[in-house]
Amino acid sequence: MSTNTIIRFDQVSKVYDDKPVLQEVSFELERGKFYTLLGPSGCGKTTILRLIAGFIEPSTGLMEFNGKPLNKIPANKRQVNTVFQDYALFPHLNVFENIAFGLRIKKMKEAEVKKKVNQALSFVNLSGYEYRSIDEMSGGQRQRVAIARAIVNEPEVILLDEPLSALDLKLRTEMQYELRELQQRLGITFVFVTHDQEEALAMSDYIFVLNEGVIQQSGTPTDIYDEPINRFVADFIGESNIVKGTMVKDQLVQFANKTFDCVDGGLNPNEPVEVVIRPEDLSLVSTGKGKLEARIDSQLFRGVHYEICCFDEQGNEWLVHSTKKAEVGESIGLDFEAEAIHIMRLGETEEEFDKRLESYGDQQDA
Ligand SMILES: Nc1ncnc2c1ncn2[C@@H]1O[C@H](COP(=O)(O)OP(=O)(O)OP(=O)(O)O)[C@@H](O)[C@H]1O
Repeated sequence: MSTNTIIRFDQVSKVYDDKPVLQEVSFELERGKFYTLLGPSGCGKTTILRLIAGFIEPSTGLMEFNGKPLNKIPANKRQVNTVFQDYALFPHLNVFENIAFGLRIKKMKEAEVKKKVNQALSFVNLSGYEYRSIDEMSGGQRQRVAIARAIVNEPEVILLDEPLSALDLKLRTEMQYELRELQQRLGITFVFVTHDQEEALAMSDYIFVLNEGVIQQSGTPTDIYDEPINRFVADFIGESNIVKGTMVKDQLVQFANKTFDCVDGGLNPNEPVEVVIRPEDLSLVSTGKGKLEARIDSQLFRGVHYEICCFDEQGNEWLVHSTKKAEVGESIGLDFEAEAIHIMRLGETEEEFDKRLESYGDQQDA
């Protein structure tokens, strides 16, 4: 365990009425980082937050906070504060009293309460709003009050459960910047829950992708985007072209009835695989000039690019992001680099994937 580890889960499971909702989840969270739990509805994201906060107990497994078993620390003594999706503000209290609530429970002296609330308000750019009622605050301002209420207690970890989901797209993007910047200024650990992959990629130092109570993959946003380990992650994070193929040998893969150089290895000769190429890694060229021949089926203008759908001669569908317009029905060539081809071994776990990458990398270096 690194000395910087603040929270550790070791094979933590949670079962409700015989239904496993978290299955042997293990991770370590470091101090001062922005972590995101990303996954579809019902995958267990909130369950992880509730376990950390102490609202529920695990069925099996070990949880530690600063190296101490978490179950020995009562919920109200944990150095953790939660920002809920609906903010859970008290409508009958003004902004100041909402933020001061936790401090008053601790029976802090009035002068100290004032100092801390004002500091928290200034952190979230709401100085001057202390005596407003909650009803007079906009969605984005309420969001900031909820964050101020969490930071005023100076927790070591803040848990945020889909805190931006009630905001419209523009405000949501603004708050993404604000939250990320606030986390960096405060230097405390944030554990942020979302089902929005773009939000996760934009904000996090590190992402855990969950599905059906299992961590599918964890890593930095670029790790996960560039090297998805399975179809679920590749589909969930960004748009992907996924086709069936065969790994002929290291750095040589066959798909769409052709053989291509690639950079992956460490698989068995002639092993069936799935091949991922991101739409932005494909380019449209003149027919005969690319690696695959295809015909344009449809296109949509998306503002920054055209999203073009085409089919190769084997009937595989390819989505291409292109700044150039194409003609529906036109024959074109599809081109891509060896580095754009990502190989996914069928049924490979994250642990197996990491081991393979490590031993293949060592072989390459030798
Ligand atoms: N108290 C409970 N009793 C029974 N089942 C529960 C309970 N709480 C959660 N679950 C189930 O556990 C699973 C995981 O729930 P959780 O709230 O962690 O998902 P989530 O990923 O946060 O989803 P969402 O994005 O919809 O909030 C779901 O199938 C949910 O129905």
